[in-house]
Amino acid sequence: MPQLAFAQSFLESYAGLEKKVRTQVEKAIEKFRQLSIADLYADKGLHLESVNNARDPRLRSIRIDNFWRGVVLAPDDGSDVFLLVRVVPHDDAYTWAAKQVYTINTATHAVEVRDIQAIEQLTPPLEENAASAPTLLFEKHSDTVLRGLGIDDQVLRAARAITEKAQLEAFGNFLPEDQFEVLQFLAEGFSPEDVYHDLVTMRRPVVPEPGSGTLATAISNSSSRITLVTGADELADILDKPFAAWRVFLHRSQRRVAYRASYNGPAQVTGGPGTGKTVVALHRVKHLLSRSPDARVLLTTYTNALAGMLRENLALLLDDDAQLSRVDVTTVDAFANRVLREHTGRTPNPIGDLDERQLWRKVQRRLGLPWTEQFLEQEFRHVVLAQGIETEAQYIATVRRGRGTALRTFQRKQLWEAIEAFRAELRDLGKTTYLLICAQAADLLAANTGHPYAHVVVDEAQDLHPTQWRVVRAAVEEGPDDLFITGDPHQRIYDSRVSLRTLGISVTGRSSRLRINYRSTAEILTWATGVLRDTRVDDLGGDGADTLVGYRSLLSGKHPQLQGYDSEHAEVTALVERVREWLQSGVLPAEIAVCARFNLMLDKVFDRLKSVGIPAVRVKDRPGDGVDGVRLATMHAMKGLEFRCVAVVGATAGAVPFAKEVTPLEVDGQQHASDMLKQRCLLFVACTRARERLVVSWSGSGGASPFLPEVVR
Ligand SMILES: Nc1ncnc2c1ncn2[C@@H]1O[C@H](COP(=O)(O)OP(=O)(O)OP(=O)(O)O)[C@@H](O)[C@H]1O
Repeated sequence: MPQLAFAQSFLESYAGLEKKVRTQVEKAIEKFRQLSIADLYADKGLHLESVNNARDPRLRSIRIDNFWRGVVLAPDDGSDVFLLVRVVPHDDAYTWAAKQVYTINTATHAVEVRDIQAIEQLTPPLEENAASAPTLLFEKHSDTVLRGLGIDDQVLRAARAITEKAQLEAFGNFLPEDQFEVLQFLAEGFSPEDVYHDLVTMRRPVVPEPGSGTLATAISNSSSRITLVTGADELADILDKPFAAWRVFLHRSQRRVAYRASYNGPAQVTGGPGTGKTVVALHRVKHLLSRSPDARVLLTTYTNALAGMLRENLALLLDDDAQLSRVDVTTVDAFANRVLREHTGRTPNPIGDLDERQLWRKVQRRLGLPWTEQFLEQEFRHVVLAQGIETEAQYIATVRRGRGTALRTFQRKQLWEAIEAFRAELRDLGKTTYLLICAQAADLLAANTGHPYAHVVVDEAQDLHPTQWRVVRAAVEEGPDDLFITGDPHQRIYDSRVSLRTLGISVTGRSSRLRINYRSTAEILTWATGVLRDTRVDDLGGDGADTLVGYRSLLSGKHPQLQGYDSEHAEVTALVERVREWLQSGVLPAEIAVCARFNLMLDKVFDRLKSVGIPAVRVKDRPGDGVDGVRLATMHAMKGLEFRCVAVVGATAGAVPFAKEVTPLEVDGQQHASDMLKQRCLLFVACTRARERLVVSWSGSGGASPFLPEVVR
């Protein structure tokens, strides 16, 4: 019986197909798996035929339906593993197959593919240009060294004509995968020994298998790009969740940043929602663990829910318990809390945001201050804590970055009095705040020699406060691979403004951006990106602007649906109908999320769903994967999650932006602008959680949120 292996390129094309085409693909695969090799070639339905003009005679097409074809690499060496490489419209299948050649890498022994036509066409003009170039990119490496790293004759000739990194990048998509990666590492200045260790030794099977050299063995050596499916369950699982393929596969741009041998200091990866930043962070942890046998790693993020998800996913990615035991996955706050407990023997007792606001009110009233409690709290958070200010003199002298109201010296003295009063109140209550715990933990870590971790990986970095960054900075010694940071400034939904550089975290020259969204359809993505139109978003480091230019999805589907209703009752009735339709079309309850700005609205949705027998659970109760029920979440709780179908309800002008959370323009212009942006980002985060279907609704006379694109007002 023939075996079938799936290339990453197949899963990428399959994930973007419509349901009915996917069903046809599944049928074709099923048939393939049941036939003997002789029957396979004879079968009229599958129509396994060679491709006219193919440069690689092993490339065949199979019929999926009248329009779609699968492209298969068929063995011609007596082995029995067929490789399904993609599913494309029939014309594209033939044009594509006519240019591609599959080969086996001489160093990694893995299967690679190249666009031979492009390489042949591009090499001569490159050579012409190289003849007069002052330097060549790979001139310091001999042919022997390059060959030893798996570079073959054709790629060697092309490599010898490349003069700079940008040329290599432009050429990269045509080159065989492993060879391109070797060249990228060399171009970045890694030594051939490092490259051999990280790219060849790590991947190559230790003992060559009997019969090595066959396509079947090469396929089994290509686990970063090809998956070999043995059982029907495994197949169903992969076809059901092609997205879960990230556990095995990474896109080139992701692999390059996650498995780069080493960074000479803090590194940063940004990208819009769904570009795989979390996936990259997890793979980076895997890489760091495999590079050093006893290093401890901290994988950290903003909320407990996100830390929980990271923990679960890391366990799926690492199949080695010993490695897993060297990683702590926790929020920065929880880590800071632990540091305090370990160093002082006392367990800190923090108060929540509401209690903190009340305490500020008390101080404001007692001292008869002319500022609101909100202003006092923000001053403490954005100036005093953010800058680590400890004395009145420092506060009087400081530049209050990000604050839009000027304060004279006598006012600063008044404010300092309020800050001391606030601290005294906390002391009397035997309480503290989360940020004060972080400030103390950072001081303790900085004062002690020895650092708890060799590497720290931070996910969802955009929301960390400068005080939390101080903890992160102090947890690891400055040096190569100290910090690996992933985040998206467009998803900043908490009020944190940071200049990483001033906190001793410089990512200059070690920053990359991911551009392909693997989660949402292009229709959802384009529409959701409109929520942030005409805004300027500070980059992660806080010293420039970030952009979503080039951000795109490879998937396509239905346009988001936008609908206003006369009453909330009518809106919720329509929502229940919509959820019912999704369920009837085969979507599972746990694959659907209903999201609102406030819990009050979610309570109403919960009751109505329950009354018609549709199970529902609240995300804040952290239901596990196995728990049935439509997920209900506030916009804040949607961060980091994803669902096949998302309904955003109550998107009214009064809820987004929510006036109570926006500082009035006349009180502080800068804070007003920053609060408004935060409200936009919140809506953006909620809408970008949807993979296939997104509906956004509102009701009442106030109308739709002004941030919603394409709504006729
Ligand atoms: N190389 C890949 N191949 C297939 N699927 C992928 C790949 N990389 C990521 N994905 C999938 O894309 C989705 C988004 O990934 P992930 O959550 O890591 O993105 P993110 O950038 O962290 O998103 P966000 O910022 O919105 O939280 C997940 O379902 C993930 O499994």
